[in-house]
Amino acid sequence: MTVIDVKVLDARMAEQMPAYATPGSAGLDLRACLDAPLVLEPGQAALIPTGLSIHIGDPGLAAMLLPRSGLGHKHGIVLGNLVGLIDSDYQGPLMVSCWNRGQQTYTVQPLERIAQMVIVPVVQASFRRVESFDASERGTGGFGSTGTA
Ligand SMILES: O=c1ccn([C@H]2C[C@H](O)[C@@H](COP(=O)(O)OP(=O)(O)OP(=O)(O)O)O2)c(=O)[nH]1
Ligand SMILES: [Mg+2]
Repeated sequence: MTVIDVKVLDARMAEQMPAYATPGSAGLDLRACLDAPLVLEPGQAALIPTGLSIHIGDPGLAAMLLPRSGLGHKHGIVLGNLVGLIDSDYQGPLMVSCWNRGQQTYTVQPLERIAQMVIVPVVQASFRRVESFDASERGTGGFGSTGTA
């Protein structure tokens, strides 16, 4: 298993280190490191600390922050940036932008699980300038060019 360095920025999180809920889980739930409940009115977003920082260290890896499906579907609580991308060289506090895209007020509780983090492989590319591409089956077709059926 890949090992990633983590710093506990808030002592409460020492008991809440990222962990896979089941052996087959892809995501690690992240918690709201709040001192008091945080009210999110419809349309409102807030940057919520997780009380942790990670240093992935390997440019061949990154972390992506994604909504939890229950919060997103039932309560409209998703991410203000839609998806968070954590660079392998980032060492600052891990933050979650929580956005209430729903119609009802939602209150985030201290230590509530608000998002999930997935560690993903990354390919860094360099770019070689050319004047034409080798032919492909798709060519320049896109944006629905293959139809719907
Ligand atoms: O949901 C997020 C998204 C990003 N980050 C941190 C880690 C990431 O490596 C850094 C920069 O993120 P990004 O590149 O997406 O933001 P930016 O607006 O381009 O900022 P920068 O100019 O610092 O790259 O912010 C978080 O803590 N949470
Ligand atoms: Mg950036």
